[in-house]
Amino acid sequence: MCFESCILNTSPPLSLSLSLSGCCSFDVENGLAVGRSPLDPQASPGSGSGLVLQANFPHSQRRESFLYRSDSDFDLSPKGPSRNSSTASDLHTEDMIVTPFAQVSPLKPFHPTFLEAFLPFCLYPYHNALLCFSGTEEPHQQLAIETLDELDWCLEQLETLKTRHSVSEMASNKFKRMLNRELTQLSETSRSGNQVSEFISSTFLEKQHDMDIMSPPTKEKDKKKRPMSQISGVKKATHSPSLAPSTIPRFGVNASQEGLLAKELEDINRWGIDIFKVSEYSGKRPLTVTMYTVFQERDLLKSFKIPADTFITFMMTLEDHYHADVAYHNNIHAADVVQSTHVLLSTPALEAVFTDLEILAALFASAIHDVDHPGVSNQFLINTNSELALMYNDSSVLENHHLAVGFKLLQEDNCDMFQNLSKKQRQSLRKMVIDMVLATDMYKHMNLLADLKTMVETKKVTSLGVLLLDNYSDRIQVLQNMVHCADLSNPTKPLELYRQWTDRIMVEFFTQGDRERDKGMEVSPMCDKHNASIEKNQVGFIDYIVHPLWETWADLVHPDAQEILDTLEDNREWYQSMIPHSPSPHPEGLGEGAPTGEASALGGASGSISADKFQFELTLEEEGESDTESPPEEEEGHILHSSHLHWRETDRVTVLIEDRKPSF
Ligand SMILES: Nc1ncnc2c1ncn2[C@@H]1O[C@H](COP(=O)(O)O)[C@@H](O)[C@H]1O
Ligand SMILES: [Mg+2]
Ligand SMILES: [Zn+2]
Ligand SMILES: [Zn+2]
Repeated sequence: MCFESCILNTSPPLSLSLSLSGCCSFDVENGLAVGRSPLDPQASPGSGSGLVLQANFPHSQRRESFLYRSDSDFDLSPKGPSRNSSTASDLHTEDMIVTPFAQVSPLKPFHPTFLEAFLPFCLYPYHNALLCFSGTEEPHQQLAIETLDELDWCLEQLETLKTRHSVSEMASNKFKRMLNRELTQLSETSRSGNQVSEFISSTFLEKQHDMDIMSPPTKEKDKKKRPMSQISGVKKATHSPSLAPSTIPRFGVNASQEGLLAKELEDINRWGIDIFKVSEYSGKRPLTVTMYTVFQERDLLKSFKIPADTFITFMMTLEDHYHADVAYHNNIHAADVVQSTHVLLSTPALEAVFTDLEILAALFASAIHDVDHPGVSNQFLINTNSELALMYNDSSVLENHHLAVGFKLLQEDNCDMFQNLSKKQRQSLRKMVIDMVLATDMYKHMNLLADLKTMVETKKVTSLGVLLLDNYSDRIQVLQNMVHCADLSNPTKPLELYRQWTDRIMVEFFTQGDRERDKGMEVSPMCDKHNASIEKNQVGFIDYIVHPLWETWADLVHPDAQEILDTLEDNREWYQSMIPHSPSPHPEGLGEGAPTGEASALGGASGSISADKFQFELTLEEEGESDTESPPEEEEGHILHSSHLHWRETDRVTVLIEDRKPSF
């Protein structure tokens, strides 16, 4: 049976479209896909003052992420396999709802309505009576009885669903389980597949707490040297606290190449501004000039009575607290996230949705979200018993630190850009900023995504056609996801920019890997410069993390983000095409048993380190500084003088990699 596209119109203020079919099997916490509700043609945003529960799922021609695959081990239907017996054509895969709450939540209010409207021969009061005739009934009666059973089952599930588990937990558990299954398969394909799988699960899935995991013994020198009485990393201010308002340059700083900078900043409202050029032309002040330009564009200095000199002093101080010697998590990344958030805030589907205070909070959160990042992961900080991990009890260590530093810097001389906000505004802004920056902890990725997906599948739109977000929880959820999307946006940018980000993150990962090796620790996934599958990792990163996230964001703001999805797909294809398919000569340096035909670190086994492949100059320096105390180690047939990888930004010139013979 298949009651397809049964459109129900309740009287205003609420209308809803509901598809029930024989193939409609309900997921509840275990997550069996059901038919998505088709758009109710009579429930257009303009048709009345009411809200529309809008199931708007536009991407039927687009390749869908793994979230739309079957969660097969958990595909439990209320009555066993017969409910799944419909043909593939009944499955409406393009209209699939995948989050448990969205699957059952719209049913409850419509149970009686459905019966009245569509089964007049089977009005609700006769339900029980009909059941008594189940041996002799006409086909339509049989149909009615089965349908009632289904509805009853759904309602039962709905009750338990609401009481036993939080909606968000159910969806995220389902997605985590599905991702785990994907990663298990990936890890079985090859050694590099295993490496990519390890990277994804160690970065984006919270570790299961395994009680017998031992942390490495604390070395004397690692031990806490001073009480944690203050926030570490806050340096003495280097900027004149008294920038005269009249002397503020056009972009807030004395730009080295103001004309060129002006040209670049014309793209401030566009996805894909060349933030590296903004950095270069501003004399390495991308964060300050980007924030200043965005704040002027949005008139935020006026709206919140922020003195321009205070704003600039704060921004330069903040920018100075990003580490210039960290390849990825530096001021350029912060500027990139600010500019990306700025563009996402202007998406038409969110027009006039957020208040100026929320916009201020989102931009400020983006600006501070990685400040004082040391270039190593939370797990590294935990494994090395760092002071930061002690301070924050191993949870969201870096994100807590970024927040603490960001807010602390407001207290420096002439840095309090929020001085003219009311107490209530300050409190509210602080709460939002904390919620947003903590949500940039990648361990929270699946929870965020699951909530966003549930929101999309139960999406409410106002009569004006924009999203209806009528409570703090929904509003902050969209803002958290927005900043998270901006943070994970480099694969959606023009390829030339994306490749630079990939190069940078790999340099940072390898630097961490070197430190881990030096300390005798296990090298983290994707951090071993001698054995990393860069291209394959980008494909995995897109397939399992970036695409599912952006696909969901694109559904939320449909059709605003279609171009972004197109670029993402193109970039994924590019990296896919860069994975070598035929066995290439054994990359020198990879020991026996090394995967053949796998891309290796620094583009090695891809067959070339092309002139523009790596845009840093990588040098290995002799020991003599900082924390590299271990003796020279024998590595891959040559001596590595226990050293660390240094990088220096260059003008996109050829890479110089000492200590590493080109592997082509
Ligand atoms: N292009 C990338 N390849 C691999 N991993 C990436 C890439 N871009 C970002 N990432 C990961 O995501 C987090 C982003 O969060 P932050 O707040 O910026 O740290 C980053 O650490 C990488 O693990
Ligand atoms: Mg971060
Ligand atoms: Zn970041
Ligand atoms: Zn070496």
